Amino acid sequence: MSAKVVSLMPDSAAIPVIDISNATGTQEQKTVLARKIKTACMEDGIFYVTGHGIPEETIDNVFSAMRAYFSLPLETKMKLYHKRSGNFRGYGPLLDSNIEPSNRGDLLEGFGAGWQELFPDENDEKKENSSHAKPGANVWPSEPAPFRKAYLNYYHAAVGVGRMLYRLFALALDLPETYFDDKTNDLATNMRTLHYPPQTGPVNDGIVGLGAHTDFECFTILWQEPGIQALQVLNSEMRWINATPIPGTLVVNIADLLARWTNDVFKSPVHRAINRSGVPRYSIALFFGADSQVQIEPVPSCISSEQPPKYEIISVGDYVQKRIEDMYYQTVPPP
Ligand SMILES: O=C(O)CCC(=O)C(=O)O
Ligand SMILES: [Fe+2]
Repeated sequence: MSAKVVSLMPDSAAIPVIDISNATGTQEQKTVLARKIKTACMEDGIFYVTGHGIPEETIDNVFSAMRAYFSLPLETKMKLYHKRSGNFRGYGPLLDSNIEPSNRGDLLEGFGAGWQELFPDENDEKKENSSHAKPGANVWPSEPAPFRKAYLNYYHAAVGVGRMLYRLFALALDLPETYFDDKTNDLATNMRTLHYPPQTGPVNDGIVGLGAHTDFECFTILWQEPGIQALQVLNSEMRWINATPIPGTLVVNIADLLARWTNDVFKSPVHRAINRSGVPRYSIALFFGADSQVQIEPVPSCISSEQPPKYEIISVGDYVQKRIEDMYYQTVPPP
């Protein structure tokens, strides 16, 4: 892929910023919004959202909790090593993955968790185990004390944004607004808080923050620390563009399963993260999927005689399982 890349554009002007505060407004407002989203999804598959409604305090709290968590000693964090829990929940250390096979490793550490009720009740165990990817409950560090609460508060708020986006995607695809509702009871699969230490090594040493990849579920909501450039996206002209953080926004990128569901009308952009800012950089990625039994066949507005279906029908569960296995076995084995 890198052979085709022609240059790096200096700014993120090419990535649209979409205000979604009308997502629950009048039919006309929603139609206008859905049109903007459709254009963004068909072009590079990535956009910023403002007006998402997540309180600043919720973001500040998870940001300080994750900074405190990642500054703990490695051996403390490794007690919750995610490959021991077998479901991507828990801690992943630096260079634990290598998402771009031609590289030598990803210089990031992360902490992952799946859906969980904010206020546990007797049904909690069932709900915690409902994620389709790999069963299993979340694990939580005992310090810093507010970590779990801050993490889940943000998680729940971002899931609310994800539900709104699903409705807008439906409208953008000329489907009834609620089309995805009964297919996405289990929509939020995994959230990862991420820490990228500053990279000071030679530029071409095969180590980047997170190598070039596409996300494999339906879409991702990414919060990135303001003021620190790291995320880059390969646009439709095969140019790497900086997705510079814009305060108050979230980044939304389409992922492979929604691209497949739309017969590639929506694009799933290749992206990577490299932190050469000289200071640590933090981000939070929340991956949205669909219920495992849902069959992915192209939505009617995305097929025609000129645009026949490109992919065979597959269930969400089978697709995700395969992608996880491919990714999992590429990575470094547990110690
Ligand atoms: O940290 C970032 O900016 C990107 C994270 C990402 O792409 C991912 O976790 O899939
Ligand atoms: Fe990604």
